Amino acid sequence: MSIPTVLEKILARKAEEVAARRAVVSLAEVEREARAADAPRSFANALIERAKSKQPAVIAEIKKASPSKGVIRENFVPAEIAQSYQDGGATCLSILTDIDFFQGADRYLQEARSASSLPVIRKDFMIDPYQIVESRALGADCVLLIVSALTDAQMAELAATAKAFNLDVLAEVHDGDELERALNVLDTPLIGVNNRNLHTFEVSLETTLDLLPRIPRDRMVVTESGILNRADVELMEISEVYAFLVGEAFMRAENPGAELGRLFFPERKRFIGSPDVD
Ligand SMILES: O=P(O)(O)OC[C@@H](O)[C@@H](O)c1c[nH]c2ccccc12
Repeated sequence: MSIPTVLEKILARKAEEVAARRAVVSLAEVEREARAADAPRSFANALIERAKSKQPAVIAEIKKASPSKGVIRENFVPAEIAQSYQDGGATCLSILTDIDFFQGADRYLQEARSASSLPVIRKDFMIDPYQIVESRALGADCVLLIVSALTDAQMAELAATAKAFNLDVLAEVHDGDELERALNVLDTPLIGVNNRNLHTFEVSLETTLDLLPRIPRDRMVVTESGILNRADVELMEISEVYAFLVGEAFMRAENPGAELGRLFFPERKRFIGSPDVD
């Protein structure tokens, strides 16, 4: 047997985690909570509307740590970061909830969403419809489906559950085969191209540029990971990619929202109402 990749380790642990959660709170109970949750905010539409005006549509990520980088941010207060992102011009928020590999938590999502009016995506490794329903119960407006982690049948089942609970879907791909599968199986308008290979953690922005010609015009490309400076942003904008998912570059800055402004809206000199979070 070959050595498991990082993604394979995460998925094996995730199956255990979901089984343990289901033993504590039944699917029927989570479904009741999901139906009672705060109404969903439109994640996909917010991005599409912003990008139509050729303005960067930024999904700003709240991430304490990652398997490749260790702890990224010590001063980690999700509610403050969420407000800072909103002031800095973010369109949506992404919150890592995976515990064991990203030091995330469900409550970080709840805290961030309560502190802002932006739509949020739950960033986790979805393998079971239970997690989709649970995401809505937590207040999420969108879920991530990582194509390399799923079979076509799993993708279809998770997407159907998302639709039943009014959640948007961001389909994440890393190569041409995954893109084909996503386009065939999922009708979501949001196609995320992860510039990071989740098996090896190598990052290359060429991943987005290479796949771009193969993505139909009626889908919206979200370039994910490894966007660190103005040159990276400009490279995407000249290629007519207007939607971005960015974590580390903001998380390492003292004031994450101000950094968002510097990276994506350099023509604005200052952000009114963006207090320091530190
Ligand atoms: O911190 P970065 O390089 O800006 O990347 C953000 C985001 O794209 C990354 O966290 C991510 C993309 N897809 C994922 C899937 C699972 C966990 C994390 C991710």
